[in-house]
Amino acid sequence: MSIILKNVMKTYKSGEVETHALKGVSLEIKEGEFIVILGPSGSGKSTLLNVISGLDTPTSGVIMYKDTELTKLSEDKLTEFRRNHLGFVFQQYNLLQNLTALENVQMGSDIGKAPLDPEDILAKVGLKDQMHKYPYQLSGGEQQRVSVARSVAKNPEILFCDEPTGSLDEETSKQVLRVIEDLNRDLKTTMVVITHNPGIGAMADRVIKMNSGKIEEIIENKDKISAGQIQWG
Ligand SMILES: Nc1ncnc2c1ncn2[C@@H]1O[C@H](COP(=O)(O)OP(=O)(O)OP(=O)(O)O)[C@@H](O)[C@H]1O
Repeated sequence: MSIILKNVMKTYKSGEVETHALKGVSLEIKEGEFIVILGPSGSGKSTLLNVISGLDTPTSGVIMYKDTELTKLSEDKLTEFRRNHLGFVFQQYNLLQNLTALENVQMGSDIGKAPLDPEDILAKVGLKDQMHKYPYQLSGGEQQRVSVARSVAKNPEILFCDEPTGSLDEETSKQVLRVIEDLNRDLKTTMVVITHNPGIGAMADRVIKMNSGKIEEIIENKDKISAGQIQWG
């Protein structure tokens, strides 16, 4: 499912203070694309991800998913749209601590219309032998891979990842990124990944560089590299 943004603006108001977090963003994301959003702290990356994915509403502008105008949906319809089509991964893994890895992933597949098999997807993220462990028995990188597996289990068309490796070291980050890369290639899931690590940009089909609430530059990678080849930092 392609996504089109037309002149999207977001202004936060807190008391007398207005923050123009997005100042007119226009962008098209193609089906199956791997997009990385890069930019310094405060440049509007999370705001952009939140409005694209319907977690928040823009102040003005239009967001279209194929034939659906997201910006016209009611709160209930928006929730339903997110549930049926979109997946999310955040810096915090947000796993349920009293459920095993497998049970956490089953929670994801339970809400999907055409879900993937939880055991298959755990095997795909390299955790087949650890699926009966509880989150506290897993490393940070393993927990994040469970979290990715949970989000992917419902078979979303688009997976939004906000700093998915923000809490991880280089090696475990690359394991998580490899999973995202494999899923993009094998399942054709569209990936939108926020990071402040420029090295990760080399994995993407296109890098959207944000600065001060605007797209500063879009870089197309003719030869994208795999997660293992990233120059970290
Ligand atoms: N709920 C909010 N209320 C008021 N201002 C906000 C809110 N959320 C974000 N902002 C402001 O909007 C601007 C963009 O924030 P945003 O979180 O999108 O940036 P970011 O690029 O994701 O930053 P970081 O890399 O630090 O997470 C910042 O100036 C921030 O202070």
